Amino acid sequence: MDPHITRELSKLDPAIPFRASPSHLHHTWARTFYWRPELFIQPESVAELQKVVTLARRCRRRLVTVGSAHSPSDLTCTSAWLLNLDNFRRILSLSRDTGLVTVEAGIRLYDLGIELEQHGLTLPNLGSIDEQSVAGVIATGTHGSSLRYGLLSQSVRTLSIMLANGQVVRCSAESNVELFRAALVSLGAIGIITEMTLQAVPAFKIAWQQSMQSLPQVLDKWETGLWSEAEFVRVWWLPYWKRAIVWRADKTELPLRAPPKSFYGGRIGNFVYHNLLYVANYIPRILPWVEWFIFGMQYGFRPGKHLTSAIEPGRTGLLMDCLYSQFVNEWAIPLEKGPEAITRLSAWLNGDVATARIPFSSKGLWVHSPIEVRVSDTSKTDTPRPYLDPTNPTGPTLFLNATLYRPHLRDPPCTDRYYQAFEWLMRELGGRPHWAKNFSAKTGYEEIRRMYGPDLDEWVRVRNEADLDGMFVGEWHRRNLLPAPSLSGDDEKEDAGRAFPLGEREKARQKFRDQRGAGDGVEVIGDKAWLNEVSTASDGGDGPLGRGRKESDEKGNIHVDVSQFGPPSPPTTAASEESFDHLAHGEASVMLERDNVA
Ligand SMILES: Cc1cc2nc3c(=O)[nH]c(=O)nc-3n(C[C@H](O)[C@H](O)[C@H](O)COP(=O)(O)OP(=O)(O)OC[C@H]3O[C@@H](n4cnc5c(N)ncnc54)[C@H](O)[C@@H]3O)c2cc1C
Ligand SMILES: O=C1O[C@H](CO)C(O)=C1O
Repeated sequence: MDPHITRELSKLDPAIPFRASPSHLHHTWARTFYWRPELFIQPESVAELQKVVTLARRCRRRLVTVGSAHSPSDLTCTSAWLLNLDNFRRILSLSRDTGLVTVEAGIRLYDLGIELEQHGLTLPNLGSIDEQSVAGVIATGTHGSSLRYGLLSQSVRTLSIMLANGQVVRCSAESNVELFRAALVSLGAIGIITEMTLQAVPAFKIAWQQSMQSLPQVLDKWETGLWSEAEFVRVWWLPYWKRAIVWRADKTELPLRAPPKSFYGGRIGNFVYHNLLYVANYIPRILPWVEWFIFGMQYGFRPGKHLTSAIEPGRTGLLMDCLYSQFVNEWAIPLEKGPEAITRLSAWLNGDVATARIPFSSKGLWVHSPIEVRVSDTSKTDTPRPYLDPTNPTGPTLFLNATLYRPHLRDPPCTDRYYQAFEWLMRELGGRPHWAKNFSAKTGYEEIRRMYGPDLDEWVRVRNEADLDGMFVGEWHRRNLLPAPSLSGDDEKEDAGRAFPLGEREKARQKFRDQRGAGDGVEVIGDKAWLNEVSTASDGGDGPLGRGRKESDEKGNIHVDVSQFGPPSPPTTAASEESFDHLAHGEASVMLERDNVA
């Protein structure tokens, strides 16, 4: 371990463990991104978490919290310290009567689901999987598919979040509402969510059924019951075959009935599909045939003929098999734009330029199935709206998810052009990207600002007040959410675009090869700015800002004085307490360690 860390660690209470390992390699579930944090830390208590935050501040390190790394983007990549709460996952209280359950934030959805089930409870809505941590699900605006629900974060009643000064602040619809709205979709940039209270509902079973229909049939029913005839509905669109699988489910009291075996759920089908996708990476024009063959084997070759159904607990029945590593590019648009979106994208993929009206060529481009079509409705909920909620605030939302598999971890050849055209159409139809997914790096702050307007400004303001030095800021946040630093003398701009002495910049990317030398994953390498800062701190040399004088105080905190470079500089750690004071005034906020407020 870096001697500076060891030195600072020795100044903190040795009775509180610091469970950190060096030489750690992390990757997203899809193995799209890899990174090597300086330390991988798995705390087991609030006191341990606080120790990490104190140490990170003193050692000038960025902190990234990662859940199950199911976000397929570079959102959680870091060369600094990676924090994981897999061992901070207890159920703290649970009431059968009210359905309220309070959990530590690292708990995975499947563990929570099993525990709730033992008490006759369940979560009201789920996405395609339940591997994620509850905090991760909330932080990215994860959704399921039902017009009767909004985002999964709709169930959150109270959140506790540890800010950059080590203070835990509780927020809810009743107290610290601005922090609550920012922290609900926080993208890890506000602080470390430590606890949350969720509203569970009585456990239920669902009776689901699915069948293949022609695309025109599906579009005809768009406004006449497709989405409202059942409580949960999702559609898988097969763009070349011009068909769609419609899956629908309602609650039931009938006895459980296991689902039938599926073709690609079995060993042979799974192997065949995976390898056909792999071959298609080299001969992409076979993809329409692959779509026909695989989905015909899975759901039958004639529309409407083959109906599959089952009765399962909601906890497992709402999930699905997500198969292989994949890129996912998912956007939220108003539901009423759905038929236009699908008709134009379908035309583009099938070479009908006039109907598509998309200014990119689709010549020689072939894509994977299915394109996922899902819905939610956040317009009717009475809980505070997250500032960064991508859904339609005034009516139902359609989520279109352009999935591209990465067979044997190899990227398909069409990715850039497909996503360029797809995103262009989504923007034209008033869309906003799902935060966790693989939207283009070109989207960037300016465009996101146009999409979110003052809601983004508010999120940035709350974020900056809670984390003055940018302990939770990385390249992904700068790219998408934070205005570029401005030294124009305009105070507001200066404040919003602060330089973030602890924030991490990306330095390089390189191809990552697994042990067999295969795979197209990318390794992301951060700037390790602290090396520069710590080695020069004592002689007043240049730090991560590339300018200014630094001083260490008696507690080892380093203060960067940039005041000679234009307008008043953002205060560093020493001033933090004042600035988030108003956030910390909630009735239930807890001061856990005075020591770490310098
Ligand atoms: C196969 C698959 C299926 C999926 N299905 C769906 C779906 O149906 N619907 C949908 O909307 N999305 C879906 N997703 C996306 C997924 O739900 C999100 O990416 C989710 O964020 C993953 O949770 P996680 O625990 O892995 O979080 P991570 O990916 O590890 O982290 C996500 C964000 O949460 C932050 N975070 C994590 N823990 C904390 C904490 N304690 N405090 C503060 N910040 C924290 C991280 O810093 C990061 O910003 C799917 C992804 C995959 C790979
Ligand atoms: O990100 C996601 O992956 C699956 C599709 O395979 C899904 O439903 C998401 O959302």
